[in-house]
Amino acid sequence: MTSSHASPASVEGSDPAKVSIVREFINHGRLNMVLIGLLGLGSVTGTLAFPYLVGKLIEAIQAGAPLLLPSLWMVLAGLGGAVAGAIATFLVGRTGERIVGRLRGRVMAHSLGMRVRDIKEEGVGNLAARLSADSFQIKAAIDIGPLQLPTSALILVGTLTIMGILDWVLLLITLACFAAAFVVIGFLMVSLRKKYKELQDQIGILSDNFVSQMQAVAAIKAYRAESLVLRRLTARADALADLGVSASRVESMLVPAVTLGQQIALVGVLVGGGTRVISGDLDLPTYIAFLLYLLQMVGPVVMAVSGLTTIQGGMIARGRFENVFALPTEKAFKPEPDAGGPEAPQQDALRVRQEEKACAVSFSGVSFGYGDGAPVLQDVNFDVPTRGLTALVGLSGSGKTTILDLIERFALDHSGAITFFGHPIEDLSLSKVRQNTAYVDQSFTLVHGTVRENLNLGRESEVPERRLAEVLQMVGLDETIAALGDGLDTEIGGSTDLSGGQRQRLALARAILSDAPLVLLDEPSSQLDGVNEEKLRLCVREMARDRAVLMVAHRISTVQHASKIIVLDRGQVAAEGTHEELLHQSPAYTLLVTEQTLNRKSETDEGQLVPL
Ligand SMILES: Nc1ncnc2c1ncn2[C@@H]1O[C@H](COP(=O)(O)OP(=O)(O)OP(=O)(O)O)[C@@H](O)[C@H]1O
Repeated sequence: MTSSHASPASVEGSDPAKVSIVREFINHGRLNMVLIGLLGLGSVTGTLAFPYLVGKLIEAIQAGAPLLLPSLWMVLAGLGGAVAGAIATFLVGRTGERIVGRLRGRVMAHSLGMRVRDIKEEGVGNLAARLSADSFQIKAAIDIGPLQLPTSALILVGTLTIMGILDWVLLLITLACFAAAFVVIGFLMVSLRKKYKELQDQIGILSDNFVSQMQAVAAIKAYRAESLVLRRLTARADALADLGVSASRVESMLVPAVTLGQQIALVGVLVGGGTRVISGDLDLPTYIAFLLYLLQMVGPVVMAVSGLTTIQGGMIARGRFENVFALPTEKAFKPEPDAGGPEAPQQDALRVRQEEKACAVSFSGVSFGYGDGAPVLQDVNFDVPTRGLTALVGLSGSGKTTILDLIERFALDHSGAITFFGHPIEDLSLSKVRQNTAYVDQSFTLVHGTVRENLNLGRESEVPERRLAEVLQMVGLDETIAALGDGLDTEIGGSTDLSGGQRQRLALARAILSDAPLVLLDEPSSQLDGVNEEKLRLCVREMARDRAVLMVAHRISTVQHASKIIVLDRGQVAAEGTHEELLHQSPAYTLLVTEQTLNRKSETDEGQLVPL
């Protein structure tokens, strides 16, 4: 799992998609920026003027002049500066939230568009860390960057300028005393940057490990592996904590380096300034004002230093966002000619035009391997007619799901020719292929949402209630759904969940409701009992009446009536034909049937009913 790999050079339209927080800030509104700038300036002016006004008050006290006006000026400077600072801070915070919100939206959109393979490689938890830890880092940097950092820099420059005007000799003493502190701070910053980078990468990896383990929580509990898993996760969390401690060690030296510089400067200024007051080269009010400026100077320096560390964290988080954006989306591999405008193309525009006499799907000399691995499919040839059930059978690992992945375009880089309703599949947009395909995957995935939302997934208009009821009855789920708290509007996946077989039947109902002319079913009967397997057979027969159904099946019983059965053996088509033909022609098929018959016999001997 890494974010560091770049998109392939060959990928059309790939874009590293840089994230520019400054540009985002400007895009948020120039008036907003000007307002923040003016308010920031107001706050700086108030802060800078305050010690000067203190000097004026002391002068007035010494001269026995009225104190009301200088006191009022002081209150105005203090209050005005504070109010301006507060409003500017709010405006920056608000802008920061919006920028981070947009960035989160962008990373979610990009993640959804990425290839399944890249999502797995990057890690779901690591992607999710962009929405939490990395977003917080960027927000913190935005809070500091446009206001606190320039404000402290301005206050510092202003303070130093005024100190120079007051007495340049004392300013030189001050700068000399601070110089060593700044060199130390520079070294500490470089070391912190490396530590922050490692820390943020490790947070992403820990999140991903945790998410992966929690997804397998039932197996972990069943095998009483909680302590083993916890040990592994805790080891990672401890390593993360060690990294954090190491960063804190460096951070803890930053402020002392500044205050040490200030204390040395204070001694230097006290001695140097005192000598100059005694010699008459410096008057007392100027001396006091200089000392006040020196004391005030440490605030902006500390703010600037801590601001820079936060900005470093934000820049590293920004880099992690950029790493995700640099991963290609499916569109980079297969641009969508249909998706010209900002709106998704209309469903009607995505209807595939079927070439005359064409099959739903045709594989001709297709070979494929995952990444640089050994080929999984080799010279595969078969046709799926536009009507009827075509079954794919074969031993586990023979490449059945990979064939469905190639049709669904989850896997894109095959050799040979795949045609989809007579069109070379590469010539069709991903949307067009998927709009014309209904898919029930091996894990019969349901999305987080209500039963109704799951059944309507991907549709522009909702299926009428009567049709929903009809299909739920077909798959034998009508009573189950009616018994749920809110019926069709019950959220599934949270506190209310369905059994494996029920989920499987709901996924099947979704495929039936879709009017896609091609239906791909990946072992849809794996969790079904005899009664529901029979229902599945009826549903498939119904779908196959006017659509192409390509079904991967382990149980021969579910596909023995198929119009065509394709036998796959180690990535190659070993035979194809009807059940009866294959029983006579294909030793591989006969072996599959014999093994299942033996299994069935041993199960029936134990008193279980297994239909065939
Ligand atoms: N994402 C992947 N990366 C690398 N190799 C993979 C990936 N998915 C599958 N494979 C490999 O490809 C081969 C075919 O896998 P596939 O899932 O297509 O087989 P299958 O016939 O559907 O198996 P099963 O019946 O067990 O589901 C297997 O050797 C598998 O290890």
